[in-house]
Amino acid sequence: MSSPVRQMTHRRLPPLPGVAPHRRQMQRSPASDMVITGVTCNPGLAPHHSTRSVHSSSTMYARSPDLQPDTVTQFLFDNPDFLDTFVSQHVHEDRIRQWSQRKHRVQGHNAVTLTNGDLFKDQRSNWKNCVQSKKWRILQDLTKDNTTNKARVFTELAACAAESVNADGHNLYLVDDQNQLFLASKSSKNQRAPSACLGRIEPRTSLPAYVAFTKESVLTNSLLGDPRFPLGLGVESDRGVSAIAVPLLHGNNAILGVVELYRNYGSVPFSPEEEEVADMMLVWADICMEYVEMYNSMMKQRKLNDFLLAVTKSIFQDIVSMDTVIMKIMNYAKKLVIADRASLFLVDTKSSELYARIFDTGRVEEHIPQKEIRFPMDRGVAGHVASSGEVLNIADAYTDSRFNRDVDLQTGYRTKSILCMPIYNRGNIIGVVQMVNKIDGVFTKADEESFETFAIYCGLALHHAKLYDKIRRSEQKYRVAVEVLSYHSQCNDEEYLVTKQVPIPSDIPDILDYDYSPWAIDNDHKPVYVLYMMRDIFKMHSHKNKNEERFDLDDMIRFTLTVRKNYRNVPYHNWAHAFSVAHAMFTVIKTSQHRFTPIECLALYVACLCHDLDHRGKTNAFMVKSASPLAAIYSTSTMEHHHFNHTVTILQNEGHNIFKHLTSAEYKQILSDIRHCILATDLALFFSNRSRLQDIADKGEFSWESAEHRRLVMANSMTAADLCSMYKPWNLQVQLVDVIMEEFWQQGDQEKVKIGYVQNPIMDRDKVNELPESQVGFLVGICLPCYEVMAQILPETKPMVNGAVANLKKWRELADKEAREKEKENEEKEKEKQTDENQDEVIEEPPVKTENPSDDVKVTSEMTPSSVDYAIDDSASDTSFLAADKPLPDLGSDRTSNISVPSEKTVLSSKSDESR
Ligand SMILES: Nc1nc2c(ncn2[C@@H]2O[C@@H]3COP(=O)(O)O[C@H]3[C@H]2O)c(=O)[nH]1
Repeated sequence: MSSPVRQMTHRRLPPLPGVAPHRRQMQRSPASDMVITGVTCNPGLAPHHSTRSVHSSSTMYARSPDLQPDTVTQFLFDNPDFLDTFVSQHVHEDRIRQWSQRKHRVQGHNAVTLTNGDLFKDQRSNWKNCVQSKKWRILQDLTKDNTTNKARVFTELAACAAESVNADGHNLYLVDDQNQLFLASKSSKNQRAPSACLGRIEPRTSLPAYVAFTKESVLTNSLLGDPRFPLGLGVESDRGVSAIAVPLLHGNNAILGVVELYRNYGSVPFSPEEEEVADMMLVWADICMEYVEMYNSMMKQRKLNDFLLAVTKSIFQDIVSMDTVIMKIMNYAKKLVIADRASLFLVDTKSSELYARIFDTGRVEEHIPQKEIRFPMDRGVAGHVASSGEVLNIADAYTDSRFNRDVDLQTGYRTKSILCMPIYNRGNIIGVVQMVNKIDGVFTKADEESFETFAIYCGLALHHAKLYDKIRRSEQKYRVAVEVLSYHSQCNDEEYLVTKQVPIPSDIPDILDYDYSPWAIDNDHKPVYVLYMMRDIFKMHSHKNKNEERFDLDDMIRFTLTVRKNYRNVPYHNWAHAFSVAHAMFTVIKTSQHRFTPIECLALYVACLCHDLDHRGKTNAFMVKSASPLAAIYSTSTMEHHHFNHTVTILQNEGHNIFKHLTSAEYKQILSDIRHCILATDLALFFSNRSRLQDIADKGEFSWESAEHRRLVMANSMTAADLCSMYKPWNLQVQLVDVIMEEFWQQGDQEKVKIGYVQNPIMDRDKVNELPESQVGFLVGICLPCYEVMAQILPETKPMVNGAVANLKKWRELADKEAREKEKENEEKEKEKQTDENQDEVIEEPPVKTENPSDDVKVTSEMTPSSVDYAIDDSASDTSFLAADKPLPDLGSDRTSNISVPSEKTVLSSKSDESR
């Protein structure tokens, strides 16, 4: 089958009628001297054909003499489908693109005669074409990529700009680090670049240098004659005649480069509108680039943050030792800047040396502590950094005089690039981290920046590791101290054997009397009495069915003896006091049988025995005021918390766990009860407990079925037992008051020395006269309310009320006597004063200056030591029962007594012998 072209040659087609050639401007190309026009000047050609078409058609015509151009033209007009098919089948798409570009250009030339609106429509379509073009998409992809090379993006931008204004060629110049312009890309191979570098940015040289200098875009249509840039285009071009040059500016107005667009001879020169389009496009491109940069730097920062977070987590989550932290730092640092080796030297301030216990040999298995490397702080790059604090980024270590070659000589490793940074902690250089040999090239500014942030984390991590090492050391020291102390604070074998040989009596007469004097028992015998009572209480607890004895005598002996040993040698809060309180509780438990559960009985008794363990003879207020470490641990109920903790410590000693036969639930319960009971001995808590219990009792709502009620009774029982001396017969009471006053006064004496005054007047030995009045207050305000509510719930404890009432009566008598004496004294003083005034009426006495703040405090009945405690504690205290609505117990009419407290000093449980 013959081809359509061949068929076509056999048909003579008449020329198209009425198609006149349309003359347009014409220019001569100096390069080819070929006539090119916007449209054909050949009358034989159809409109819109250029002479280039004529030329090629003529060539075709020359090969086929029968075939006339107008015949072909006519044929094509008549058979447009043929043209379509031919083009799609036989013409390469590059050729089609060239046609299209040429056609655009022809239209662009025509635009000279068009209106502005038409022109912008036209430019817009160029712009649109450009945006839709492949190039623009490449540009988008480039800017999305955060590893974007700026030069590549600008190259694409320049190409886009060139396309949008139909430039014949374009060049991109960028500014280098030395602020010199260099050719980054060019569009035409015909150009000759004199050198890659154009030189300084200055006027009166080349067009791009001028634009870079002025930072203003330029449109010129007489490129060679312009005095502003006599050298013309930056790259020699023998054809460029019309040019637009647009600066590429950073947000801070710094020049980044210049895009140069030009048209050759024979092309229509650029118009101002086209300059505007190119300028506009590149301005937007600048902004876009800036955002891309911002985005990229944000992404970089984010990556760094993620990295640092991973470092922090890894380092801080498992600080095992300084060495592991250093190894982690080194590994992470290498990853961060992609270095081959890393080393971390610590500063030894004492010897002014740098040292490293871990050295990176490049082999993982050797990345462990080795023989320490040490050198003076003024040696090598690391030394320079450690002593100057300067960051060093050295591209070639062997050309740097500060570099110390010794290590390379020893190891055989060749150092090239070094990045070395100081590590600070609280403003002091504590070490130096050194990165050696960047895997790919040299360390960059970006490496320096991220490494600088990393170094801050290193400082923190090292500081923590150091602290951690210190803590671990002091923990070990603490363990040694505890070991030593626990040895000495536990009963020894000898003490144990002595006690074990003493038989536990089967019965102790009168032990359940409320008047019984536990102080009368010799201190050495007290442990056996404890064993007696404990065994009794444990028996209550034995499993009836299994008949299992849960009382372990050996543990019980050791526990009791160790408890005794852990009471201090203080006048009142000593072992004798603990024993008396335990005995008082035993009386309550036994006389009010079966009200408390066996576990509660055991808890109450053991709590009493331990309730003042390691008491220092000082109140909570004193502990807080004197900033004792205990007060720092427990801000409220300071001593009581300590007593409980000490109880648990003793129980945990080997051979001391008297509760070992209890089930775990019982064990948990008893420890919770003991804690509750010991804390309840803080009088600051007593007030609210007691008032709640009183309320329940008064309303007749008390129930042994209620766990809350039981706990309140247990708490109140603890205070009742703790204050047992207050219901003991008068002779015992005064002796015990004597002892407690001695302890108070010792505290007062210390306060006088330490703070210059006594916080609580009752602790001032100079105010002994106020004692009876204060005892009245203590009995009325605390003891009696406590015993009364006890008796309401457990009537068997009524003897406590009776004993306290009897003692109150005696104290009242003494207080009254004291008051009368004071009154008499005042009267005499008044008389003397009157006499003096009569003698010398004019002289006025100056007011007496008080010695300290407490002198101004009026001593009231509620000023007990405990009230001071709870005044400092912020726990709620209810002293309402001190008010007149509560009738005072009937004291009878006999108010006479000759007892004078100080003269009755028969110290029962005093000083050294009593504390044991
Ligand atoms: N005023 C006064 N206070 C006492 C007397 N006996 C005990 N106390 C206080 O009551 C407190 C009860 O708890 P603590 O044993 O800790 O300390 C006790 C003393 O502070 C006393 O006879 N007179």
